[in-house]
Amino acid sequence: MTMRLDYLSIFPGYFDVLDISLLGKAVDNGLVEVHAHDLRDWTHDRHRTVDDTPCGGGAGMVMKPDPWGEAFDGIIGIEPDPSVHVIFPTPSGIPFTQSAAQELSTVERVVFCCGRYEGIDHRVIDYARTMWTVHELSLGDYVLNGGEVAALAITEAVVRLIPGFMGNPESLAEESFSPGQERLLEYPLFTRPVSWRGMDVPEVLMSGHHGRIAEWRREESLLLTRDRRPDLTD
Ligand SMILES: CC(C)N1CCN(Cc2ccc(Cn3ccc4ccc(-c5n[nH]c(N)c5C#N)cc43)cc2)CC1
Repeated sequence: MTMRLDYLSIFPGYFDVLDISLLGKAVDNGLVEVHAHDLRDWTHDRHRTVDDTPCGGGAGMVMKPDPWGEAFDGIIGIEPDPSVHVIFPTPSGIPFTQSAAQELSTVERVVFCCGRYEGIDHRVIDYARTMWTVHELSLGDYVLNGGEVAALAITEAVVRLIPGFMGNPESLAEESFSPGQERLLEYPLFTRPVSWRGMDVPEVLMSGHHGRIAEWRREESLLLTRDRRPDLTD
């Protein structure tokens, strides 16, 4: 299966990065197909206007619905299709999680709608919900300037789960936040040299005793999780 990813943004250049690294490899081997679109291509005025003042007053500008609607018509089509998943990154979205990434990794078509300014006219989201499967997602409780960085993060989390993307799928199953995994943070990692700037790799990791190593790693994960993410231990 090839996953088609579309990105609608006034800064489509953000997505040039998808041609490099592992994602670039996924594109090369046909696992994903990436299309970035400039929302301004669906404006008709000289200034290629995409925003206007908020109805009801308030700070900042809101993205006009017209360019989004015309872009949807051109990129996705005018017929409803629930198999198309449209993602609106937004500060008011549902927190994006590994299980959401897992679910999205089985989808054949995802369209990211990257807002800017204070956000997108809500009728755009309401319209999209009548046509496709819509997800309003947030990366976390901090403020970004737009949806592009979130779209890139969600893309990486999703694409790496597509069967055939990662060379060693077993490693995915062991990761934190993977389904079936106890919700623990990763233990500390070490590699050669064994001694570096007066600091040595923990002896147990050099012992070759797999039982003791597993025990040490679990204990380290438990300590780290209790210290940094007590919410995961509920
Ligand atoms: C006027 C007054 C009462 N409002 C009060 C609340 N403010 C919230 C506000 C702040 C900034 C932005 C900028 N922005 C535009 C599109 C967009 C998409 C995603 C994100 C985003 N930020 N953080 C995440 N985890 C995100 C995700 N995913 C941010 C975006 C949009 C919205 C807006 C102003």
